[in-house]
Amino acid sequence: MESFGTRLHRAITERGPLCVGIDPHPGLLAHWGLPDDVRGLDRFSRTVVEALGDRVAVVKPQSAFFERFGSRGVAILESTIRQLRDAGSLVLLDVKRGDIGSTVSAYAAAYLDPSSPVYVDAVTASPYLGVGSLAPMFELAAEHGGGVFVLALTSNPEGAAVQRAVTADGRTVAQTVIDEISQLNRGATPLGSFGLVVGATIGDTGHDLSGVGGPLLAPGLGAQGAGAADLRTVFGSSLASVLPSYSREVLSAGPDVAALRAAADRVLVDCRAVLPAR
Ligand SMILES: O=C(O)c1cc(=O)[nH]c(=O)n1[C@@H]1O[C@H](COP(=O)(O)O)[C@@H](O)[C@H]1O
Repeated sequence: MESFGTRLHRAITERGPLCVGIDPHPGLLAHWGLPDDVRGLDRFSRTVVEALGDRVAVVKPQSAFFERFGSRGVAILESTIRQLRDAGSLVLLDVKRGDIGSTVSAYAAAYLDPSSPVYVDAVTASPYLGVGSLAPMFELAAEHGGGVFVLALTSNPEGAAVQRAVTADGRTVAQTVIDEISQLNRGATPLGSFGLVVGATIGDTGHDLSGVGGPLLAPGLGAQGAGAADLRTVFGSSLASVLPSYSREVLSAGPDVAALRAAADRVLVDCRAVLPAR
């Protein structure tokens, strides 16, 4: 069975280095002329799949925007995941899960076991109960060809106080996360299955990402103020591993399918101008 890293590497080679989020904010539903209800949610998600599912390497549904409609919203998330898989994009579910290990096992079963209705290619995870507590996710991902993207240096200004705090051995909290994920990817070619989330908004923080060996998801582009050129400052010599991620910047071009495609094409061109050819 192919690893997530191998599948992601191929998707990026074939479709380009781009992740687009499905974040159906109430404001975006209104902007698209849709009601703020499950019908609007369904139409919004179907339109994004139609526009981008067959051309973008990774699509990242943000679970919160589906969960806010309860079980009917989750049913639409399940259906969106199936549609994306049929269209050929990899699905990264943004759920930022994290808990004690025995509970993380259940989260792993929910998202990374192929028999689950919300099975996806990869999930986002939070390491603040200790990177080791996420081990059941790493294990199930490795078993079934899945991936896990762990938060390291997030795009929001509040993250720095926790993530850049210095630990007893002199490394920042974020650097310890980076180093532990790097270990998991050791020897994986062409790309490891365990990624990190590093916001494009954070500037040059001096963290060493050179040994990660896995993908570096870069949110914060567009609506949060960062541009493709900022990737150079944030990632330096690790640019080749970056997967830029946009949500509102692309989604606000909808509901017209051609306009959504044009917006995705535009940000991909911007990113390709900065990232090394892959
Ligand atoms: O894990 C993420 O994707 C993520 C991490 C992070 O540090 N910052 C961040 O904005 N995100 C997510 O990325 C998306 C950003 O959306 P836009 O600001 O509209 O592009 C949201 O779904 C966020 O939850």
